[in-house]
Amino acid sequence: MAGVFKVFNRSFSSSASTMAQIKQVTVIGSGLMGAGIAQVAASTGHNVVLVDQNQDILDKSMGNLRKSLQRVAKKKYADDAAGGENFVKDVLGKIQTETDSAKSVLKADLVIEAIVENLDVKRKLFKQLDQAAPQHTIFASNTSSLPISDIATSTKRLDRFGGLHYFNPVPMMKLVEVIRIPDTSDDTFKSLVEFGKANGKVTVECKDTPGFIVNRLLVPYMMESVRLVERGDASPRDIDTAMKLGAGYPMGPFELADYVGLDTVKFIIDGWCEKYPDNPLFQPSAMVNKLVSEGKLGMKTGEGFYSHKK
Ligand SMILES: CCCCCCCC(=O)CC(=O)SCCNC(=O)CCNC(=O)[C@H](O)C(C)(C)COP(=O)(O)OP(=O)(O)OC[C@H]1O[C@@H](n2cnc3c(N)ncnc32)[C@H](O)[C@@H]1OP(=O)(O)O
Ligand SMILES: NC(=O)C1=CN([C@@H]2O[C@H](COP(=O)(O)OP(=O)(O)OC[C@H]3O[C@@H](n4cnc5c(N)ncnc54)[C@H](O)[C@@H]3O)[C@@H](O)[C@H]2O)C=CC1
Repeated sequence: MAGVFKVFNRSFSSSASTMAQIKQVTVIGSGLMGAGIAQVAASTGHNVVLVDQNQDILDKSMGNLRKSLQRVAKKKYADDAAGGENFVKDVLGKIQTETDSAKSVLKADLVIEAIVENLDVKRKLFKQLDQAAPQHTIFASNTSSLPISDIATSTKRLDRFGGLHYFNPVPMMKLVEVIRIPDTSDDTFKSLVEFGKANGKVTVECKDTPGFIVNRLLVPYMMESVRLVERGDASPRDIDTAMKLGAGYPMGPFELADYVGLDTVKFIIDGWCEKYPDNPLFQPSAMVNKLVSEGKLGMKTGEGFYSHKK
């Protein structure tokens, strides 16, 4: 097939490329991240199918997504309430919900997985999706800490597999890390970068290494903050104040841990410790383990390092 076709705002020669335009996106997992990714993808003109385990979860997620969209609309259409309402309506109209993940990918150009941070569960899902999705469909994981290769090998489309790592809250955070594994084709990689840009984000590239760029720095920083508290050197409140006022961070490490979820923090550190037991930066913390065992996961459960009960 010769000629030139348009992919987003750039042209690629079709003789050298099999890149296709990404219009239909399936997002699997409608939690904190999946709902945000669905919101951003739909806000930037993509048709989205949002998937979760049951309709109750999806209904709750769509409620949160609507609230988040209304916050965006309030800013974007500050002097135009009707325009804001139309914007919310239009974006919601681009999102369908689905509980059958195999069915959800039948028309997908791109599948973004944002389910629980557990390798076996992610592999099981992708193996099933690989059989259901069309040949051209690109698969991506939003994992925070798992090797993309370990997830991708559950499929037979290693050349059409990569990492797309968004940040929380997705509508506000401007970065997407794009990760390629050795088998990721150039076309797949370019499509993922272009999709990130089409979402209005800045993209950075990183190899498939633990935590990619941001989490490789953020997680050890978080764990060192906990160790300061465990040694009795400073309180969470003072550490948060110090990092906000002394280092210019928008949130301190304990506020941020409560924001992303202590279960996610624990999943990451336990996984890295198992894989790299000799790295002192990757050691678990008794304090985090205790909070998680008590169900104190941060903002999503109303309590973590801080109480968030209203
Ligand atoms: C612990 C390490 C372990 C890592 C674990 C792995 C996690 C990962 O894999 C990768 C990650 O995501 S790491 C987390 C990255 N995120 C951050 O660092 C967030 C830091 N916080 C911020 O940037 C701002 O506080 C933030 C933008 C959140 C809020 O801004 P402000 O501080 O100015 O506070 P607000 O006054 O509440 O918000 C201002 C306006 O922002 C808009 N907004 C906020 N949240 C929104 C949301 N969810 N949806 C839509 N709009 C939103 C909104 O316009 C708001 O204004 P109002 O609506 O008037 O309140
Ligand atoms: N929380 C954060 O700040 C960030 C998390 N991530 C990563 O994104 C992924 C999702 O994290 P969160 O959104 O925080 O988790 P979450 O716990 O808020 O949401 C996960 C959702 O996936 C659903 N789910 C689980 N198994 C499923 C399956 N087999 N099929 C369909 N849905 C399923 C759950 O019901 C839940 O609604 C994880 O890999 C996490 O490491 C990445 C960036 C930031």
